[in-house]
Amino acid sequence: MTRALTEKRLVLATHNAGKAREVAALLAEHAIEVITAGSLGLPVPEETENTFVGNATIKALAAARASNTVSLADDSGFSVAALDGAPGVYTADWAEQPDGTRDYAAAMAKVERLARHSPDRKAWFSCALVLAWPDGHVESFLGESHGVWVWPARGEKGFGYDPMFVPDGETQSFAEMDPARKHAISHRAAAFRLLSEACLPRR
Ligand SMILES: O=P(O)(O)OP(=O)(O)OP(=O)(O)OC[C@H]1O[C@@H](n2cnc3c(O)ncnc32)[C@H](O)[C@@H]1O
Ligand SMILES: [Mg+2]
Repeated sequence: MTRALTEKRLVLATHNAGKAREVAALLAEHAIEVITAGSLGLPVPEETENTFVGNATIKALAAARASNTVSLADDSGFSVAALDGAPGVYTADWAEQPDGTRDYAAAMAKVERLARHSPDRKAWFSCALVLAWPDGHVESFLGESHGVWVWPARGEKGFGYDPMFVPDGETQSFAEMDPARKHAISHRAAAFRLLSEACLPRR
């Protein structure tokens, strides 16, 4: 049976500041407070699964067990049709530099270099949100946002691969639009809507 979320605070099991900002804003609409994984010094678990839900489950369960508090993890990524869905679950890995830092400009340039020869510009973002309780119970949700990849990348807002993605029905990239607009139509918002319908009390 689906388990309702009755707690008013939860641990957000992410080390990505851009995601944390967006998920915290979604939770704030339901008056749920966020404790960050960073502030608890939680370790970064290895993401060994090959699905978004699988990796979000690893992260959420690790945080819930370590903190003894309900935890929410987000595993997400960018997929390009001409690349058979790559980088997909390896989206963060494509940005990883030898020194451990991330270079998203280089990662976006790699996507463009590999995909430019195909007339198919379709692309999408996916977001798995997984809630985990300290007793091991989990609830998972998957949201997607479909559109096209564009080049050159454009816009300064958002994070990650936002500058090279224009959602269907929009003219601006995720990085050009007002954060509130991205917030209304994103893969993360779609997953959160499912979570809130299943686990949060009606407002
Ligand atoms: O695992 P955590 O600590 O949560 O943080 P992470 O950055 O490693 O997150 P993922 O493993 O889920 O990798 C997701 C990748 O997809 C990118 N990404 C996810 N959502 C995005 C969004 O809304 N806009 C742009 N890029 C996004 C993000 O920058 C990462 O490179
Ligand atoms: Mg990660």
